[in-house]
Amino acid sequence: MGIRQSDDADAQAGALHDEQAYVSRLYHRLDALRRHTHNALRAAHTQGGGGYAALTEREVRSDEHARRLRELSEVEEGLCFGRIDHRGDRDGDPGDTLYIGRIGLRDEEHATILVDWRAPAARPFYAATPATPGDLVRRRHLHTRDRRVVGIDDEVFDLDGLSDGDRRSLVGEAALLAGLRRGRTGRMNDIVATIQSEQDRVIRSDLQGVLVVQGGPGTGKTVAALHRAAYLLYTHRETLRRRGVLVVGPNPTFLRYIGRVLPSLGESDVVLSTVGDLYPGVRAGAVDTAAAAVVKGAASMADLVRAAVADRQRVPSAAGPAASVPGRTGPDDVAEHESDLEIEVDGMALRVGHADCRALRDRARSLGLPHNVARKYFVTQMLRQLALDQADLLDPKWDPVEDPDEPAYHDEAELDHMSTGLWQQDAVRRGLDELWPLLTPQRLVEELFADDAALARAGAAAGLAEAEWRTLRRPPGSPWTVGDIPLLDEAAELLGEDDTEARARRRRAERDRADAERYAQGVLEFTGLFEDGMMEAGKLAERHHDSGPPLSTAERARADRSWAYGHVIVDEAQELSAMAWRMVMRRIPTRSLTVVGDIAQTGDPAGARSWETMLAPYVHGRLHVEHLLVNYRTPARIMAVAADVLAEVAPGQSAPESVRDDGDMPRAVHVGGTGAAGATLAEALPRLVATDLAAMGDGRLAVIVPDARHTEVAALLPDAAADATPEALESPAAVLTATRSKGLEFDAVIVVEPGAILEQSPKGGQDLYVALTRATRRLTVVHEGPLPEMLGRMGTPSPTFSWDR
Ligand SMILES: Nc1ncnc2c1ncn2[C@@H]1O[C@H](COP(=O)(O)OP(=O)(O)OP(=O)(O)O)[C@@H](O)[C@H]1O
Repeated sequence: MGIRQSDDADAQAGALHDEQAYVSRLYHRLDALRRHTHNALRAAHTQGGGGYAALTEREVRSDEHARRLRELSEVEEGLCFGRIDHRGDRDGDPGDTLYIGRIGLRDEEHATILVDWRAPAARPFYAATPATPGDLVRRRHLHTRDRRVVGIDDEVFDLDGLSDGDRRSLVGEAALLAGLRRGRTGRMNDIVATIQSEQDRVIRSDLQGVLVVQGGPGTGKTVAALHRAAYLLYTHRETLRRRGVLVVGPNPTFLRYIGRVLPSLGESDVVLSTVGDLYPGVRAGAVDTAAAAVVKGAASMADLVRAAVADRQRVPSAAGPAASVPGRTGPDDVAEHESDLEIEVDGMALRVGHADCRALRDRARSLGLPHNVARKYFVTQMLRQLALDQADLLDPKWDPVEDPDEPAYHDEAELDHMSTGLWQQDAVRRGLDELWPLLTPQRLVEELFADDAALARAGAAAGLAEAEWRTLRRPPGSPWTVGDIPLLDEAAELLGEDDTEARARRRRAERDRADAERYAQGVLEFTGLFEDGMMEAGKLAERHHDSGPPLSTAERARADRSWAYGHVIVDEAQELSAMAWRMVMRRIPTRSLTVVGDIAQTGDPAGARSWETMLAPYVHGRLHVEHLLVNYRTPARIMAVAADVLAEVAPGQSAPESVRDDGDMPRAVHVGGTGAAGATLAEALPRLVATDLAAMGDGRLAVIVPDARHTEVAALLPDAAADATPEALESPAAVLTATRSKGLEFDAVIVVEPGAILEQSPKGGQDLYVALTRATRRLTVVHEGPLPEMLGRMGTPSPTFSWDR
């Protein structure tokens, strides 16, 4: 990089002084804008009278003032963090100087005094490199604490383009490295001040299409993806404010870890969710076995769910409904046991012939409607058949023996009336429910998994071997797992809702709403707010239409299973199964998607082995892949250890290059019987944790353990957070499994028994790679058993082992 340091102390002090003056002016302006907005908000609240139009206008204005006030108060820390100097022209006129900050500001004369980091004018601040500086002569990073400028870093691209004074005042230590050396707080911070050019490319990529960001651990994939969300919301405000942005992460702890980044960038219209939380109303609290996870994640589960739904559309059989007959292989196989439907009503045996039942079922299926919607047709037609039978019994209009060809005649209105009456009869409802029940996704999946015969039929239809469908078997009432959620979502699509009444209600509500929206549009045009794009007529109308408090886009989206988002970002995307992708893709019909992950870190047995294969069903080869190659988290000496593991477990993949090489040398500590540390794990671990915590000061530490030893190790460290709960991030030390540490980072990491992590699953090598790459400063590996060969670089500790290092 073109970082230059001048030794002219006076010139540097002068530069600092000048920048302080500019930054003070910015804060002064910020204060004035806050006061102004605050007063405007108060005025809007206190104004009274004026009828509906005035009320509406007032609400629009106060909404906008409140949003602006929130934005202005979020940006206090680090308001301005950079400056770029453009090259002057040939006539000797100086080039433009722009200051870059968290928001854009104008002075009283409307001249720009601060450029929003997402605006096109700020782009050179991130994109310029020594090789491609564009027309920049210098990029300057400003370090501020509270409102004071405490440091300046310069990168000079064209020394000749600077004035003499500027040349003398060049100062700096790389802003990036300073940022990276800060102790961890348990929460991810934004990186607006130090976005690197390869990350900038990711952040500012087009909204449309599928962007895959592939990069090793610590390459800033997550942080770049979050800045991309903020950039997209800024650049495509209209579309995305209405539809919202969804960020999918691997677990609640991770979501809490990243949760502050977007609010700190002033964005709140974003839904953060795990795959397990994407289905409203169901919480996944249990974990599948590895075998069940593989089966549930495979795309063939879509066929299984489809077959399970078809299996609930039955025809009567002698031994009860067809599906309860043992030994049957498919839902249509009824020939040997076929029977008529017979229901006793008021002492009369009403009957529908087997062939009629079958014809009606097939016709209902052929409508191509979801199960619960087609059920309405099936039930109506079956009731009519029963009503016909009942009418014949009550009032025979012809003699079937004398005139077998004479059609019966019954009055339509009378038949309707009888059908309605029959539907009130429990026996009729039960009989028809057995043939074509109203199903919720939860009921369908729960009853399927509790029924060997049903599983065998659906499994066979989906091409599953017995050993595979048997992994799904479980008692009714079992808690839901994350792997169940995409199956419920799939079932919800196939079952649909019989929403005739709800639709009629909605149609009425929509008519009223359209009236309100037309009116609101008029108000917006009248007030000029429409042209400013400050408020949509739809949102405004809704506010007056609904009785409750207005819901934000994010709140509405989160509660609605069928919500279509404007953009979706999937982080740690390598962990999503084929079924989870089906669920995510339903939420983004436009396929405007950012997929972030690292194939080399795939730990889920149902996760991805290649982006192309995993995404092929949805994007037909139209993937745009960006690679991030620099590791900002892990020092080179720790990364070298991890790279050895990667070379063993994923020989085709290469580890990213670390941007720095500082911190302590990683070490292995052998405990137990022959261990050089002369202590058992129970004695050694608390001491190692205490030593690391003392060395870290304020930082965070994680002990990463094999899954099977989590409880035992947590018991050895009573002061550490014992579980990977979101709250664990607040604790100085936490005990985690490798899976739960995914995406997180800590100043110090102690990996317990790497050999057992390696062996705990077919993806154990990837788990170990993840565990080793969580540290920003210190890595210790503690082992009772032999140190795995692939960690040979860490060597055997010397006999003079020291605890205090
Ligand atoms: N340009 C940058 N400036 C400052 N810090 C950065 C920059 N890029 C990344 N970082 C920091 O590097 C660390 C790793 O970033 P991040 O967690 O986004 O990486 P990742 O690629 O998602 O890693 P993993 O795959 O291991 O989860 C974070 O602390 C992040 O803030």
